[in-house]
Amino acid sequence: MGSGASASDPKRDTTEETVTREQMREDAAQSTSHQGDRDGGERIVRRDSVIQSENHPVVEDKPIESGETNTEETEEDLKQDQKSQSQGPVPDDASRDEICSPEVSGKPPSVVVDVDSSEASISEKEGNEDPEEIRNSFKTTSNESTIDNEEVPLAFESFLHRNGILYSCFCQHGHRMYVDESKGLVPFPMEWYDEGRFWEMNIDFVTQRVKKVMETLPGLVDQKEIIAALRQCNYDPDEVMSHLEKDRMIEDLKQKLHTKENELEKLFQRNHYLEQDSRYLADVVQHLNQRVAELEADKQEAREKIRALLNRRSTKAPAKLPPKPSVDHEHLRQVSRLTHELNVSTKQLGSTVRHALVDLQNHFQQLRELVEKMTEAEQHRVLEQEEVRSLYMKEALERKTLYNKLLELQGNIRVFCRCRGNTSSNSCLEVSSEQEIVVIQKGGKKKLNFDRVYSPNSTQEQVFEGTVPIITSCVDGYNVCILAYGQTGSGKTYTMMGPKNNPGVNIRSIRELLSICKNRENVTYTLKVSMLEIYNDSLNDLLANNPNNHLDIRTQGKSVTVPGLTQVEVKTEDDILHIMDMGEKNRKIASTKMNIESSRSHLILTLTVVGADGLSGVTSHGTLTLCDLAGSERISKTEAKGQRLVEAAAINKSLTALGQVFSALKCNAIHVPFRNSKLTHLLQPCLCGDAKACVFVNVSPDARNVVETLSTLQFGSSIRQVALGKATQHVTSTPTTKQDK
Ligand SMILES: Nc1ncnc2c1ncn2[C@@H]1O[C@H](COP(=O)(O)OP(=O)(O)OP(=O)(O)O)[C@@H](O)[C@H]1O
Repeated sequence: MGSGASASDPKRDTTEETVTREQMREDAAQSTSHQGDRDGGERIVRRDSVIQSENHPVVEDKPIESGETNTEETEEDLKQDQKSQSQGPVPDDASRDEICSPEVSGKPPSVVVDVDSSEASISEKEGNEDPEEIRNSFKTTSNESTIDNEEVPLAFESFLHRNGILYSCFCQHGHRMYVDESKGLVPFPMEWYDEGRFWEMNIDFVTQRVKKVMETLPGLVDQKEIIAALRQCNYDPDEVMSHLEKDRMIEDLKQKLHTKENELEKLFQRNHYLEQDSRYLADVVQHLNQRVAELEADKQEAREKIRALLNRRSTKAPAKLPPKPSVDHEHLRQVSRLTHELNVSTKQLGSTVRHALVDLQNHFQQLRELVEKMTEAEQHRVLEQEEVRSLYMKEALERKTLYNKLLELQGNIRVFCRCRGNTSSNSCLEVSSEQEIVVIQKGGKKKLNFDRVYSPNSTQEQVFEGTVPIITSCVDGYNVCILAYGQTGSGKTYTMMGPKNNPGVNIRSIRELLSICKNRENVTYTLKVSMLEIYNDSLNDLLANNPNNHLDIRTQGKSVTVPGLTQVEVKTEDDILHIMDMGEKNRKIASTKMNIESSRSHLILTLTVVGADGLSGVTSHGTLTLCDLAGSERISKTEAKGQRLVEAAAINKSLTALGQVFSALKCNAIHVPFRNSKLTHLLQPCLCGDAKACVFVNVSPDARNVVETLSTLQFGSSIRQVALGKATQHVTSTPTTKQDK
């Protein structure tokens, strides 16, 4: 707020009044907050009295509105204002005299204003300027204002120097001057700001008014604040009090408003809680109403039921109460005693049952443990059994292998015995084991041993399996021979050829050899089959178109061949069946008394197996000779006549020759009569030492044939002793070429 407010400009003052009053509090607060500044004096923004005249400043800048009722002093001021306007600056009334009267060292009276440090800048400015200019400017301003009738704001101040002299000062346009008795108006020196202070509290006029304000408003104790307020109001205490009163009222109202607002807030909060409670209570009431309605409904229902019961009771005749039974006390005591005994018995029984259950559980437990142990032992036993069995199998296999090797080394003929199924009730044979057969004759028993005995129940497969190890060796280049020897009708043809649906050794062995040859990838095999019969000591080629063509046997060293004999290569099983069919058709068969389809010739089926090993260059030559001999027969039994008799004679002759050969072989005779018959001649390569031979002795269990059976078995048993010598492999190496090398 500047100090240039004009006291004689009513409009301007009126406008500023509002500002002034609003800022009055600010000034007061500032004066309070800036205490402790220079000289420890008050620090109040200058809102000075405005003085019109140079030496007698009187006019205040307080605006007086028309019609406003003011204090006495204010009215005097108003009068003074009017005088000032009409007469120019003149000394004022008493109060004004009070202000202007010299209080210190006869110096002119003054309104004292404390100046803060901001005034120093003004003073600095003053210090640099020419005093004469400043003085003239004061005069000019004064004159101008007089001429223009415009009031130039001029602050009248008093400054108390520390030398004790009170100087009257004027401040206008930021320039401060003081009155020197000798020099007149002199610029306010800069250094004086540190040598004294502007002062107004020592003026009675001010102190009286401050006192008045404090008395009127006991709450106000801060004199500086009051002085600031007075200064704002041109030292009009009534106005100050009015303003302060208003402020206080405003503060009180504000305080009350704040309190009311707090109360209102609390009320709102409470209202909120009450609304919540109200809602909750409304819910409760609703729930209770529902419950009441339900209870009402229940009550109604109960009433109806009671009513219905009452109606029913009124319609029914009152039921007669059953007569009370007469109480027999003795009987009751007995019943009680019995009940007690029963209870005791029940308890005992319960206890017994519990004990029994415990025992039973223990037994069960023991049994369970035993069962577990037994199961474990059983598993252990099974494992052991399996182990023993496998060991046994291994042993048996090793034994067989060793046995076969032994036979190979010894060169013995292996002899298998096969019993035909018995057609009569009387049997003369007992198969006691796999190697032993018993012949029962006239109450006596004769045991005979063979490499293997096949009972009547043995199948074709089982019989074939026994020959497999020997048969398959022909693939490796051995000469193998299998003979079927026996009485007519004893099952030789069945064993060797067999029926079509259950073939014998012939077909099975060729099939087996085909399979083996097929599985050996590196060796190329060629299987060729020839089939001939020796009928009445002559050879017939059964695979030739004309089987009656005459064939001779040629011997070349150890080799025995039949030139011109038809050989047919076989590759598949169908080939085998086809060949067998051809041979069977051409064979001489006739019905005899002993056999409906009796073979009247010896059948010799020869399979040549040549294997060429592409890697080693080795070629093997093996032969498998399968011989189904014609049956020995007693003429008396077969009652053969004519051609059958001739045939029988030839058969028996050739079989006798075979026996002679075996006998010679058995006793290692120097001469073996192989050439006594065509049969033995042809079989010479198979029996002379480098072949493996196997003989089936077929026997009939019919007791009527016991003599022939025993004779056959004795023959077979005797040829087991025949030592053929070590079998040799027939292999030839193909000479290797330079390129191969
Ligand atoms: N193990 C057997 N199981 C069933 N039937 C058999 C058995 N052995 C032989 N037979 C039957 O007995 C009869 C005579 O058999 P087989 O013709 O094979 O005798 P054989 O010894 O060849 O006689 P032969 O010397 O007169 O030719 C045939 O009907 C044959 O089917």
